[in-house]
Amino acid sequence: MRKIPNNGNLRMTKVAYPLGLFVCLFIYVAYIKWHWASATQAFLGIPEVATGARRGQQSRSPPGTAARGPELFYGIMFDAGSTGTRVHVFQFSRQPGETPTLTHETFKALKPGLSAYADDVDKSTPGIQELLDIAKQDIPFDFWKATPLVLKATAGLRLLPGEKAQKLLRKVKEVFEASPFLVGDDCVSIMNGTDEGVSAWITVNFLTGSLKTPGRSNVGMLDLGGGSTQITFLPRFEGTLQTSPPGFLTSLQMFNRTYRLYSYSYLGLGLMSARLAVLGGEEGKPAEDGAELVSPCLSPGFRGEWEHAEVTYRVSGQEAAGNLYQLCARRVSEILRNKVHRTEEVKDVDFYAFSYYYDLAANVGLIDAEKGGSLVVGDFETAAKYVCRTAETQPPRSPFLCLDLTYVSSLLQGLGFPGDKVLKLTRRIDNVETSWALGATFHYIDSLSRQKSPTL
Ligand SMILES: O=c1[nH]cnc2c1ncn2[C@@H]1O[C@H](COP(=O)(O)OP(=O)(O)O)[C@@H](O)[C@H]1O
Ligand SMILES: [Ca+2]
Repeated sequence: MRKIPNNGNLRMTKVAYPLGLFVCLFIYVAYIKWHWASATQAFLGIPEVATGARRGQQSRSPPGTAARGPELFYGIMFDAGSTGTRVHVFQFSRQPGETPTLTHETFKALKPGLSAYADDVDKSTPGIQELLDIAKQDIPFDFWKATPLVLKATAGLRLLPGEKAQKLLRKVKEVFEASPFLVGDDCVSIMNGTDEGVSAWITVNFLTGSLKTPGRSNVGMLDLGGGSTQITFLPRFEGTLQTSPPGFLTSLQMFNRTYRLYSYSYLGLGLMSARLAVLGGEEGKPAEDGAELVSPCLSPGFRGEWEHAEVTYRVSGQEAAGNLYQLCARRVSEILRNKVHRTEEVKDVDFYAFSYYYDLAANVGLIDAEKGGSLVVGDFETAAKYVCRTAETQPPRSPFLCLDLTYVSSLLQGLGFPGDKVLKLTRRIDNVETSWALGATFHYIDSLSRQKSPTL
């Protein structure tokens, strides 16, 4: 059979070559354009998505040289917690005359806490320096000298003898003063417990939008640290204001509004300090002659060591204990007796819980370890009963889990939370750490703007 020449194919080939060439050229040009854009973005350090705002049209002029449009500025807050030190580098944007918007946060944490260096303060320097380097990498050079640098210490330093704490703070201040950032005379301090609770309340209400949108319902916050624990909410009932003891109510001025908050920080009731109290030990003091701390909250027959605030304690479970949960709950209630104030109103307020509330819930699978989630307060008791029950017969993977869960469950009940009360557990909202650090930074900026223009 004779082959018929395929003119159609020939014509197709004639068209396909230039078309292919054109497509290749188009892809090449598009690639170069995209690559250039992302390289510029990486060079300038502008992330795609920012909290509360996109960064597209912001001016990045260094302070003092800003033209029109939003002004960028930074703040560095060190959180010297009892179990670790963390740096938060915040980037803000502000339209002239408006309240600032958080556009980005960089966060890094180190262990142990500053108080671990109480007897050798020079050893605290490398960690602080490492965190300062994070801030230097994150903030453009031109902004360094206008960026305030602040460290606030919480329970770890509050629990140290005064002179030891001051020595540590002086050392950190030396390191800060040698940095290129803006440091004031009070750049390093121990924060009081109420400020800690109020600042965390500002953070969570800012991130959930209720501070910027009046009328949007606000939320309460629960923070369980290693050394202290805080509860803060905005009471709606007159009865709460009338029945709260002195020292539990505080006034906050923020974004042109005044809030009367219920806020309290319980020093010594953070999870690690509570563990020590439940075990029968004393803060900063090794047991005499290395004696063992015997506890009804540990698995019978368990023997081990536990390090807390630079002291190693020998710990063991009681022999032939019986119902571990009941025995442990009795011991925990002795520790908490008359220590916490109960408020009825907490059952009517939405609460966010952070820190060890989150870690513990994630540890026993009550929430997703990455995403967080919600639970009811009674879930802690259910988990405690299950974990303690299992520990009666077999050594648990984590020896303190029965104690910790029993403690958290009793603490929440003591504060007035019923078993069916839903709590939201979160580590980050909109990619920002739910810690007091943002609130404290915001409060600082807000107070500066009030000083500049009292009528704002
Ligand atoms: O910024 C943060 N992001 C996430 N978790 C934090 C942050 N700050 C503290 N935590 C958590 O807090 C707990 C330890 O509390 P911390 O060391 O701050 O004690 P303190 O508040 O009693 O001084 C840990 O569960 C730790 O993961
Ligand atoms: Ca803390």
